[in-house]
Amino acid sequence: MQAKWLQATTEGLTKPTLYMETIEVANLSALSFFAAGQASYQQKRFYWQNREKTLTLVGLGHAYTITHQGEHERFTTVEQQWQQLTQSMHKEGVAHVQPMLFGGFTFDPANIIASEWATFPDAFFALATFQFVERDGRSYVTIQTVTNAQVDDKTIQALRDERDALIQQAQQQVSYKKPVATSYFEPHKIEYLASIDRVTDLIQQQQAEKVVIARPLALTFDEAVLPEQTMAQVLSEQPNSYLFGLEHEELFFFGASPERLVKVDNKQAYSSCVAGSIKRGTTDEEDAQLGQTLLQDAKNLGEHQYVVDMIADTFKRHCTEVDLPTGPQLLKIRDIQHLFTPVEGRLRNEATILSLVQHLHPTPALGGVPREAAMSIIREYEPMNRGLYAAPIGWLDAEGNGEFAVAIRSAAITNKDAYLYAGGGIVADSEAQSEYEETLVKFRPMLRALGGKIDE
Ligand SMILES: C=C(O[C@@H]1C=C(C(=O)O)C=C[C@H]1O)C(=O)O
Ligand SMILES: [Mg+2]
Repeated sequence: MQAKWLQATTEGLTKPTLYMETIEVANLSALSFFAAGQASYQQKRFYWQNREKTLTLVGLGHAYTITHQGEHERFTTVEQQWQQLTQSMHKEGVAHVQPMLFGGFTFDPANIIASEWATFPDAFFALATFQFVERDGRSYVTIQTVTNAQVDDKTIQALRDERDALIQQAQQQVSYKKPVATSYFEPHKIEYLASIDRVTDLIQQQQAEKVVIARPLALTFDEAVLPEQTMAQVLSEQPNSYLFGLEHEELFFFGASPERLVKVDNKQAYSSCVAGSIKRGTTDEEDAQLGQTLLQDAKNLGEHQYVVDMIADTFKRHCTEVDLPTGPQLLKIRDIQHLFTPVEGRLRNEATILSLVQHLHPTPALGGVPREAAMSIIREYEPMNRGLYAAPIGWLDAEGNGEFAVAIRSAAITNKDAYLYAGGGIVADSEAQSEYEETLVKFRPMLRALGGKIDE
């Protein structure tokens, strides 16, 4: 083993090599592993679980980070640096486990409003020092380290000891109590309501066709809220969503989103159009009735169609064999139901998951139509900085596979403060009060996780 490693590195000592060592671990809980990193890897952790619950990913520590400031080239920068890093890999142990780069691209680098997102880069991705992957019921822990020279035995042994200590600590059962929010505040509520009227006017004057306007909700706590504490809540409360959590310096951003931006599996690409909303019913009958109302509602079907047209068009440019159903179906999650249309296609040769992220973001489900007009209306009328809210968050591996969700139903926590975010698609026949109520429903998943008051 050691000889092979020497051979691989003698060619070019200045070329960074990614060293990976993977073991399979039985009965290791992803959340416990995440929590075990609290003492030594705080501010350098992430958590991801897909909607189907077939993949869970946890990262502790940073073996490598890729960041970029500014709108232009942030997608290609991540692509190129990742390609470079994974060009030279040395694997020990279970060979099929891939290095997985996790992170996100902020919603709008041109937004300069000072906020809780002040130090967050426009692209931020991390390769974990200790990577946990659970797939098809089997779990693996990988040590990852990037070096320009040969990895010495002492360094590797220290990482192994640390890995074993983390795994051992993760075997202990811990339970988390729900955080208790002590204050609840709707900043800019009046401005939000006025902006919906104003944006609806602008749309009627044909300055845009659809614009998504969002607003924050602020909670405070008497004690600092722990990332593992909130992840424990969403894990038990939101079974049908992507679950994600990402630490960056003082900020912990997390959420439970129903919306896929793009997934690539073996060159097959998948996206989902999710737009148009109605609440859940209190009985099965009422729920089905509300669903039928949504499927026939002209305003919501309009909101939805903009998204379908744009995503289908983007797929047609970057994929072959594009498959699109003729009409939407319902996507039901705990607090809300949406109109939903899945789209799929085969990546063209030059297309990659990151090129799709670049061209899809922001879809009209989060930005609007036409894109640039909608973005400048958002900059003018939305009194906040979205940061990663409504933005792409997810992972990619070294073989071109990966998945990004749209980070909605999300919140950012810094110490004793939390900011929750929610918005909705404004079209020509929108009404401020009902848009306001739609955001209240969309705040619920995060409010519940954070121990805020929910009017059921
Ligand atoms: C903007 C959000 O959600 C988006 C807007 C929707 C709508 O207006 O109907 C529905 C789903 C999402 O695409 C949010 O949850 O904050
Ligand atoms: Mg809506």
